[in-house]
Amino acid sequence: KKHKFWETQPVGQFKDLGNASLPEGPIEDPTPLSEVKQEPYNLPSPYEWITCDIDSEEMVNEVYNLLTNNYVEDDENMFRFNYSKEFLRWALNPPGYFRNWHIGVRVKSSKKLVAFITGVPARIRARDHVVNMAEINFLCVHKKLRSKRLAPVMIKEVTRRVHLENIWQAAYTAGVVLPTPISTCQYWHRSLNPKKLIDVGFSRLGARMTMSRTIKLYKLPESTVTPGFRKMELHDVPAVTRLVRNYLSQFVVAPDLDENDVEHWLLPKENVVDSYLVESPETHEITDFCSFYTLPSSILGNQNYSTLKAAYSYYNVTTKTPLLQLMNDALIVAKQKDYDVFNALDVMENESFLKELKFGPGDGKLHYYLYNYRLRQELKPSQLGLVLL
Ligand SMILES: COc1cccc(CC(=N)NC(=O)c2cccnc2OC2CCNCC2)c1
Repeated sequence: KKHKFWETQPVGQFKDLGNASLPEGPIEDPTPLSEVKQEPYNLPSPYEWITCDIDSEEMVNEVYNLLTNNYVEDDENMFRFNYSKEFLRWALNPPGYFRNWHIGVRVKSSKKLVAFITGVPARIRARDHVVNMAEINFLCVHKKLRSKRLAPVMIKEVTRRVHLENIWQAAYTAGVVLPTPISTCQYWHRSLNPKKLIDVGFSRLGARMTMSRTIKLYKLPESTVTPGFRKMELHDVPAVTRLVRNYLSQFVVAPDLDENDVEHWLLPKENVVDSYLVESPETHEITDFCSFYTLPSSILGNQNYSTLKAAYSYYNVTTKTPLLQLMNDALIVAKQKDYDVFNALDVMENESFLKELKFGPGDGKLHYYLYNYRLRQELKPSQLGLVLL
């Protein structure tokens, strides 16, 4: 039976689709904290829960190795996400994080880490309600332990630990359709190193196209074109916060970022997140902002290459520079930094530049979900202002 687990959870159910009488907002009310299950859920006997202290070198190595060998692959099993250790520490330690929301499952006898799931706190606005939520990510079960029904109990356990912090909603994404997406987004790729992408099978040579013609098609200028384009620095946090908050207010669902959040999520961090802004040469006003995060993929089974260096479009804001021009500068910087491909979802205003900047559609969709929060109808990707890692 499909979705046996999800039909027991406070999420939009397929049978409720189109039922406009159901109110928008929380599906279930909070439970009194005293009534939240105090002890962890039971795991099958060979396994035990562990809290993963991602700041410990040994633990981040175990988490890194589990994900590197067992996390999400593309539909053709040619690539697997290869989050770096510094990326994981960044992604899991935002302001106000809870260490016990970084949950591992290990084998009692061997102490081997065999599964992982995480939550981080986030203030997310849905229309005009700012809600304290958990962003759930990195659900991973070792390949050898699939279909042992570990995922449902891991989801229940992270939900229980989130409830204990008096948080009752969550946001997550998945490549699969579950009850019920709040939006379904298409992903797009912009080749930066077409020769390597074709060699590893990520892209195919277009019909009636030669390799040299393809390399020429994707060629970019050596340097950015926007006057005043520069890396973001610590002293820019207040101005970037104003710019991003104002821009995100137009979307139905978006993070409610304050200066602490902006300092953590949007300040450049080597090999993790890159962010640039446009400071008007005349007025020194910060008028535009763009950012991308670094998520390489392991290339499974290619003689010449082992890693695909990929940039993922993060938050981009324009108030003066045309978005097309700003994103082209982002592509130029990514190429300068030797990325092979620049990925983007069709969220926010991304659709306005994807085709013109020579992005091609990916072969899959990314579905967005809210836990215990109903929206009156599914959102178009252009109504979504949330990018998860
Ligand atoms: C190229 O290597 C891949 C390795 C694993 C999976 C995929 C396809 C895929 N599933 N891509 C995405 O989910 C994706 C495509 C464009 C932008 N963001 C994305 O996902 C982000 C956000 C959700 N968590 C993973 C990273 C590609």
